[in-house]
Amino acid sequence: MAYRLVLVRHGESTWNQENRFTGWTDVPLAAKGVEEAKEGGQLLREQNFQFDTVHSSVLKRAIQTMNIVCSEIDQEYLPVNKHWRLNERHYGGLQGLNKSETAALHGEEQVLIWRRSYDIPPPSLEVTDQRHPSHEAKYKGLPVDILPKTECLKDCIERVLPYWYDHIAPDILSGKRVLIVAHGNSLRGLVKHLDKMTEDAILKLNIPTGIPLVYELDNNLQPVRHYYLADDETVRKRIEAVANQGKAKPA
Ligand SMILES: O=C(O)[C@H](O)COP(=O)(O)O
Repeated sequence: MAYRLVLVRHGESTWNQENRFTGWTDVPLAAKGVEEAKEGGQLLREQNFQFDTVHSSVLKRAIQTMNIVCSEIDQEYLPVNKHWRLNERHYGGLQGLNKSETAALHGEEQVLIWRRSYDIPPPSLEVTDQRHPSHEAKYKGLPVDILPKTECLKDCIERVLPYWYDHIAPDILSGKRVLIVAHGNSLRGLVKHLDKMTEDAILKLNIPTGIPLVYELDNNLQPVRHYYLADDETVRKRIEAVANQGKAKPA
């Protein structure tokens, strides 16, 4: 192994708890999400993980998770890079809707297509819609046509990868030990890229909240192996909770 990279999905947010499509909506962590972030940090601390730099999205659920993790590992001094390209997939016109109610209305199959298909995006927003990112100060200065009105996973990967190639990969190759704190779908995109997963295989992949995912990489940044820093049962339960969000009646 030449390099080690750690990925953390933010802990549960208030809208995860309300089971709403969130996307780029900037909601905070729920109390449970704060606990998950602390546990994630403790798992890293127990195994003495050290980092040189951290990358996160510009959404507060990832930033709050990053701050908690850095505090738990006593590395609050780390340089932090926040970028919109690591944001969650934009959920378009679904943002704000309840996932179970949407499944009851349109069918679980349709919701699964919107949530997990590779190249079918949810309904698009108009630029005039207040949910369009151009209305938010944090995206000021970006051309309106680069900001998403909706995204399928393919679109999300296409905007994450320039950040991977321009910032994260050079950091790793220069010997920096990198931590990335981001979102279910921006991380699924990175994992698909790293593991060269097929479009079919990525459909079935759900990333659990708050559990560090460790990648060991060779000199060419090809994965040698990856593993979660938690026991299989904990990982399985958290993955199941994510998968169940799209059921008409969640378990
Ligand atoms: O944006 C959201 O609603 C979640 O963070 C990710 O949702 P998903 O698991 O339904 O894609």
